[in-house]
Amino acid sequence: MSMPKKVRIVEVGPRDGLQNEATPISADTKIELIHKLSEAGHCYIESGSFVNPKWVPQMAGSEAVFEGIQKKTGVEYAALTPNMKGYERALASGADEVAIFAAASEAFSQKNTNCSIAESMERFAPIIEAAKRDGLKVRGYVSCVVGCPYEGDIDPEKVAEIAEKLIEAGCYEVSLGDTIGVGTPASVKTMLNAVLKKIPAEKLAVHLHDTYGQALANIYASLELGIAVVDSSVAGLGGCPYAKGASGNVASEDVVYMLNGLGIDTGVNLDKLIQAGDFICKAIDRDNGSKTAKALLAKCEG
Ligand SMILES: CC(C)(COP(=O)([O-])OP(=O)([O-])OC[C@H]1O[C@@H](n2cnc3c(N)ncnc32)[C@H](O)[C@@H]1OP(=O)([O-])[O-])[C@@H](O)C(=O)NCCC(=O)NCCSC(=O)C[C@@](C)(O)CC(=O)[O-]
Repeated sequence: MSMPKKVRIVEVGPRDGLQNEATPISADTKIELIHKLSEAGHCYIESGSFVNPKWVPQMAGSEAVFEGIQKKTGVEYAALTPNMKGYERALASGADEVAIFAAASEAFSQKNTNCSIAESMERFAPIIEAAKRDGLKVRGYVSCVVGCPYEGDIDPEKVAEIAEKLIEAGCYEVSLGDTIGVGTPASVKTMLNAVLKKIPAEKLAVHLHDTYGQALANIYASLELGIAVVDSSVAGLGGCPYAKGASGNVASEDVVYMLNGLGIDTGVNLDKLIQAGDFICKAIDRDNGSKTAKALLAKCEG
């Protein structure tokens, strides 16, 4: 399998990156971040989530965020929707596409969505049906594809089974989430090889948290298996509220720097992306989690 020549980056910073921040962030700040990300060339921005606001208070204002976005042609502004209530909110707010999220671990499914894996699939069916009717695409997530904070190691066959169910249900793509970042190139490849027996690489994405510093190596391993969609978060923002200690997603700047070096096209301008990351880190008083951004910002200042 040859490395892809092009990679689509799914920017999850405004959603996955910010959902765990304890201090409320204004809709205006989130909107400005989204505008800067689109100016940097991102063509897919997960801009918020329509979940129970008691569970994730930081995402409570997602209506205001979607309503304030000045949409750029060619950019998909997506929202996470756990159930029909979330879907209706996303539709009313003008989201271009929705994402449903399942887990490969029963314990994580309960903690994250208050239901079993099978029940979560039942909840997704009407969302997919409604989205088809409304002309919205549906992306699927599987969390805990390598390890779970409650159950430990996860069987790759289980991941393949859940991912296949999401594709059969109507998702156009499934993003495989190493929620707690425990994977290494070996375990990620083992997991991907199990999934690839059931789903072609064109329908898969990787969503890798950098908790153990393995994310870039794991992305490289995924590229070697033909995966050409990578989720990442500007400035490495993030963590999952139901996965204690999970650090952010891999930083978008680090991914773009690596892909530029490999001669793989992303359509993203690294300098503008770094400015977007610097903006949000200053706005929420947070350390920048991208090594590339830190190095290049220091070079500019020096
Ligand atoms: C799934 C539920 C909703 C079940 O939550 P529940 O409490 O079991 O829901 P319920 O159906 O029993 O309803 C309880 C109340 O919540 C309301 N409610 C119910 N749904 C909604 C909604 N959509 N929007 C607004 N309100 C809602 C509902 O109307 C009701 O209100 P009340 O009658 O008490 O006034 C909840 O567990 C939930 O919101 N979970 C989401 C948690 C979350 O957002 N986690 C982070 C995202 S996943 C992630 O980060 C991983 C990922 C994707 O990035 C990949 C990776 O890294 O692995």
